[in-house]
Amino acid sequence: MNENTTPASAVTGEVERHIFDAELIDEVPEPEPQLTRGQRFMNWWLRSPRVPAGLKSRRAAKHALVDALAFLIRAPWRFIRSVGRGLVAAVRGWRQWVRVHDYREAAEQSEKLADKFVEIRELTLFRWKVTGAVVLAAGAVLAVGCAVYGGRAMWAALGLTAIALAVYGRRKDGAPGRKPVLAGPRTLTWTMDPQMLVDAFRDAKLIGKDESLRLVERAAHDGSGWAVTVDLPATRKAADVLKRRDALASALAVDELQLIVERVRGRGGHAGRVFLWVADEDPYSGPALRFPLLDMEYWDAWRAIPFGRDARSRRIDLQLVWTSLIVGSIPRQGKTCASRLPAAGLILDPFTQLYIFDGKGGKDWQAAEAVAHRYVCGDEQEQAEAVRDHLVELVAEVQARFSRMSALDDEICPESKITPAISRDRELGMPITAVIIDEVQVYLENPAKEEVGGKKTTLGAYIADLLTYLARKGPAVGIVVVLATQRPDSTTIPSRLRAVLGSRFALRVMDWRDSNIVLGEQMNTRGFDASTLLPSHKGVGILRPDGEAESGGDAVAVTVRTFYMDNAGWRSICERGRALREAAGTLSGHAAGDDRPRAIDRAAVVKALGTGSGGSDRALVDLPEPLASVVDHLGDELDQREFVPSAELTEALEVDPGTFAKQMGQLECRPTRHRIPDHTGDLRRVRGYFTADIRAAVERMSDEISSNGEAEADQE
Ligand SMILES: Nc1ncnc2c1ncn2[C@@H]1O[C@H](COP(=O)(O)OP(=O)(O)OP(=O)(O)O)[C@@H](O)[C@H]1O
Repeated sequence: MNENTTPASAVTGEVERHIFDAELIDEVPEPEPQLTRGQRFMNWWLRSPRVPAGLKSRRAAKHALVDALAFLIRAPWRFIRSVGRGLVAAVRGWRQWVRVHDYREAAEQSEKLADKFVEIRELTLFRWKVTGAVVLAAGAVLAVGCAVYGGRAMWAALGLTAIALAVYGRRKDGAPGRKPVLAGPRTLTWTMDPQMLVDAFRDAKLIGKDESLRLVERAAHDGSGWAVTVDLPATRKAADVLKRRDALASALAVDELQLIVERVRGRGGHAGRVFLWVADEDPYSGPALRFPLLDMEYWDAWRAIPFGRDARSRRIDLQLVWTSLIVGSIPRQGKTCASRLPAAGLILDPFTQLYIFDGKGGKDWQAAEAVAHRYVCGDEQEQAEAVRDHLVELVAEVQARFSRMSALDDEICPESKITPAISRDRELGMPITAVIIDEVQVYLENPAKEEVGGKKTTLGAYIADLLTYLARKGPAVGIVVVLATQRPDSTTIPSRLRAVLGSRFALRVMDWRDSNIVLGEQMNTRGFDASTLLPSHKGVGILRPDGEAESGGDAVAVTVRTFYMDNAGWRSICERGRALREAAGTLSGHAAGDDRPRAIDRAAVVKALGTGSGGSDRALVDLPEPLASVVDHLGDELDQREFVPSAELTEALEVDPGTFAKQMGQLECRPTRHRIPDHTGDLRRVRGYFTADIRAAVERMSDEISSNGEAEADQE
């Protein structure tokens, strides 16, 4: 009853104490029929817990017989194992006793070991003597027995000892058995004894000495590993366990790749609940995983593409539309194989257009020539220029798509974003278009001088700007950017480009810095470091799906073993893709033998890069003051002039010269004296700033801001 309402009875002064939920039943139950004595006996026989289950029915008897036979067959082996365990436990017990272990530990804990040393020594000596006496006495008894009864006495003694040891070493139901801590490797004993798990958490410093865990679910074998869910003590956070996964793996004596730690969130979970799963053996070994799309005739590019399996063998799919992907690793770790997986998904959709550029120049991507709208293979200057031209064409295409989309009515285009229907409508001409570049560093590092819109730059930097624009603006109009690189360092992949690549996949890299460059700032401190992957684990990497794509689940990132597709499989997918395009009439560009460049407005492209997003970091990020005003005031002159007098800046910005110099100093931009010509042409020494210093400060701030942005995004 709602507490806020006042019942009528309360008004009249009566008190209703209880309200019962009840159901009105019309039918009166029939009386139970009378049972005969025999039936009552059978009833009792079948229900009594005292009668063994095997005597209750023929089926149960059969089961009991099979169980008994199995027990008999296994009995000798179990007996031997129990004797072994008993022997180990007995030796361990004796050793602890003879070394006065408990007394010694107590003294150690109260830091009085030195005081008690003599006492402990005496006790140890005494216990050794007792041991010696017992051994001698037992030997004497045995000798007498042997003299009187012959060899039988020896066998009887051995048998009795074995039985005693077996009883001592037996494994009781629900009990942990004997802990194998005498010596030898630490093992997964926690699966039998939760106390071991608690100790491991303490050893890994995830809980305090006096704290304990609460088992939400007991350890159970799940798939090819053990799973357990625990609650941490009230003040501890599950997120910290994720961060210190390797410490916990060490405490549990397993390889960190074998240990999966996940938070339990949402319903049934909270910030202190952790799910642990420990694989029985290396989960990333074994035969390569067959790529499911090898058996598909067709695939819808809008669907998440099968990418691989995690340690628990769960399939991990990758959503590509709306996002972009960067794959990074050292050579020969499976980068090309990994990038061909999303490519295959896109190839099997005939309404998808592909721009495929292979900086390596091998035959890895050759088969895709048959379906690609634009295809470039190689690292020569000519090819780098072709990549640039195709990207310029695509940037122009993005602009054209935006303007065409703004003319569409709300019914067709409700959110000024591409929809599956728009992407398949050939009249609208906006298919999902993927730019896939393998060994992208080849093009990004191209040093050839280039003049873009009057500014001097390099071909590599221009390609980076074009890609940044495409990855930033393109997703809304159906552009997907997939980049693979074997040089995931900060100089090769500029931060402005990295910041806009949504999904990241890092196979093995050289060190944690490279791993963070691919996966995002501080990912190593959150337990994701691709430099710790094993060299033998080809195709295994850490996938950090785009936060906005719905494939990430709760975890920020997941270690995935990618599906494997050999060259023959890849070729057959490309052939199928071509056949599908021919049937749908969508074969175009290079694949259709048409490599003519489209007519484009290059000036508009340059303008888009400058104002939109690509041109420079300055346009990308909100710089702090007064740097932002300085950049704004100088505009293009920031690149053209060498030196700017302080007076000019303080006058234009209408700021106090002292404060201005201090604020610029805080941004590591200090004024210097420099000779510049005055209006009469004479050289004059003035205080001011070199534009190179201002540009460097801008670069630094942009890097800082984009990495902070990434870190913040990570925390969300
Ligand atoms: N998912 C996978 N499962 C099993 N083996 C794989 C997997 N992916 C790649 N490999 C193996 O790893 C080898 C290297 O793969 P790949 O050529 O893709 O590496 P790469 O990083 O692109 O090399 P490079 O830097 O030379 O281009 C392949 O020959 C393949 O046998």
